[in-house]
Amino acid sequence: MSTARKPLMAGNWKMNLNHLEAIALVQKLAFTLTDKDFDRADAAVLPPFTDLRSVQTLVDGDKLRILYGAQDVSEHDGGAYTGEVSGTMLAKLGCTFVLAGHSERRQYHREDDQLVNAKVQAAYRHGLTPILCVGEGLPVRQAGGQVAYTLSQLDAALNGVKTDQAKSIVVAYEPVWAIGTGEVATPDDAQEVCGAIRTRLAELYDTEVAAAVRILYGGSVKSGNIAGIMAQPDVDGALVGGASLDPAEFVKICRFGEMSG
Ligand SMILES: O=C(CO)COP(=O)(O)O
Repeated sequence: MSTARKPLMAGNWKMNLNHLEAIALVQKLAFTLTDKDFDRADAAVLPPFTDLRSVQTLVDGDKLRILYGAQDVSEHDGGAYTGEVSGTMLAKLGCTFVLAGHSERRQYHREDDQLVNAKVQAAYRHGLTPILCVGEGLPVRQAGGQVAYTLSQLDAALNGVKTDQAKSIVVAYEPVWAIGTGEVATPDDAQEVCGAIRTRLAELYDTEVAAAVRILYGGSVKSGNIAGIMAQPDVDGALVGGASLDPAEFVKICRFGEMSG
């Protein structure tokens, strides 16, 4: 973690919690997280599309400091695309973030690098901040190819993204073998790839962009392992799956595993 970048803890709820459960969870987070917590780190939730309007109403009505976003965005801006949700719609719902290229979408919905790039571009067209997910699977890791593989995903996703846009992107390094498996990467594993991502951003853009971009680690993050991960110089936060569904656990993660805010 660097003091120059504000840490970001983002909870990816995946396909969990209906809109009533979403309200209950956000209320619990809002009740527990203090201004001091929010001053120290941004906290965001990424609920299913069907929850977003409820979350917006709660956040706006109670003037909460919790940020929120969606788990996916269409590469199209509107029209005859059955089942899709556009960036315009997400922007209208007050979303700050949108995930692009989560490994579950790459794996189960056949999203390739070109589509992920189109979704990153769609996010920027509508003023949304992409949280670009990259990371290798187990065979690549076992062959020692994690840096090359992850950087090739990064290069492809940033194709055509301009310097002023790149400055605001969030990159989440999520090794596929660590997602939902309890098999967390070691802090050194996380630093190796997150550091390589930052170096690549300097090569693709400049050192200002590289210094500004927040790079998150994701994969079996819990309150018990977040401190070691956050101690790494190029890790600026976490993208949290399962543990983000438990409000007490997510609050502890937002506090870097420390006992109080
Ligand atoms: O995929 C993830 C977040 O996007 C990580 O999920 P888990 O924290 O459940 O391993």
